[in-house]
Amino acid sequence: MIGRTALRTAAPLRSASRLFSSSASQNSAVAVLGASGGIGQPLSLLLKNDPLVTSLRLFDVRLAPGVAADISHVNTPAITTGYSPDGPEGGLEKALEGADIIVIPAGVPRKPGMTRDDLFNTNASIVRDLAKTAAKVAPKAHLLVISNPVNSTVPIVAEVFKKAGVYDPKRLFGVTTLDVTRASTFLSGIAGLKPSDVVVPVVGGHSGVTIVPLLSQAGPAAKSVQPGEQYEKLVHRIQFGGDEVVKAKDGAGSATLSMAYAGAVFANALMRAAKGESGVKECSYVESPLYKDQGATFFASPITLGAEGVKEIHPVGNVSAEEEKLLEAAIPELKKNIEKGVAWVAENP
Ligand SMILES: NC(=O)C1=CN([C@@H]2O[C@H](COP(=O)(O)OP(=O)(O)OC[C@H]3O[C@@H](n4cnc5c(N)ncnc54)[C@H](O)[C@@H]3O)[C@@H](O)[C@H]2O)C=CC1
Ligand SMILES: O=C([O-])CC(=O)C(=O)O
Repeated sequence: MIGRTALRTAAPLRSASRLFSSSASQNSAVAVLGASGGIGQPLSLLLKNDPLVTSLRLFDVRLAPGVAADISHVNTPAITTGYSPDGPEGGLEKALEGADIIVIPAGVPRKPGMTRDDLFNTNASIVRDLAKTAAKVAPKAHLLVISNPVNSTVPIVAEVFKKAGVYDPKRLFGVTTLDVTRASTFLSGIAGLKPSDVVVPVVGGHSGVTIVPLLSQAGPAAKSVQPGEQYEKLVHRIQFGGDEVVKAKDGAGSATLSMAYAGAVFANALMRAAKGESGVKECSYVESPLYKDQGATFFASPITLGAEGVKEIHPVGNVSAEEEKLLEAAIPELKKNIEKGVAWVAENP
């Protein structure tokens, strides 16, 4: 049975497809860690194109000054600088000084046959080490974790920040925007509607059965899929959309371009909220009270963003019988993933 706190009325999300809406200028310094990778490069380009970004710092263990030199020729205001661990510009600490937002897509991606959890052994220490420096140099920045397994890497960052005495749960986000983006794309295709008119809250976590699309809350498009074979196929496609890309890339990695898009959408939402826009709402994986009583201390749900980050965590709202079953499958898996991250940091501080 699902915890009742999670089932109050959910307020509607807005479409994730409105990139870079902005009505005024604002200084946002954004650092991308893992900026030379498959996600890092297009994400950095999209951020360079965001009028709310005035300073863009690109850090990677390889190639970041080159990527920054390239992107810096785009004629938008963001001043773009590349940093490598021992470069003349200074390393990671320099990249993070004064950062308002830190986005982390550093780490290895999946190959066919792997789960996101199979990335844990490599990515846990990468994320831990980057988080240690962030906690030291930019403890007040909003930290956006893309590196997989997100269900575990976000709790890892939380533990590192707690240990440093600077943890603020309002500022730590697991980026699950790609799940929302996929759900919108796939459902709008079935419903014959514009993707921008189809917004599907996706709650839970970011892997397999922990990804829970709330199709019943998708407005008019919800009527297009009734419980049955088509509904099950759609849910499966949203839950395993990442595998679709891993298979198609055939050993060359996982989603990068759609992830860069999704990451830029989420960063833009945070920046708009930071400069005072009201009603900015996105789904994100954050420390959450919704299923805490069942051990899922982190949970993705719609969140209203404000100047300090998380302003309000919305409950999942009214869910269908099918969605309730999906949540029941998600919570124990999520709990396991969270506990794994927390236990790992305790053993590997
Ligand atoms: N949250 C989500 O929805 C998604 C998450 N991902 C995850 O994002 C991560 C990155 O994926 P890709 O960009 O495709 O991988 P990639 O291998 O193309 O790029 C990763 C980059 O991280 C860099 N890197 C490694 N260690 C580093 C360190 N200590 N400091 C700074 N940079 C470091 C590498 O040099 C490389 O440039 C993977 O873990 C992947 O599973 C991918 C898609 C969606
Ligand atoms: O599938 C992967 O490994 C990358 C990912 O998180 C996604 O595409 O959702």
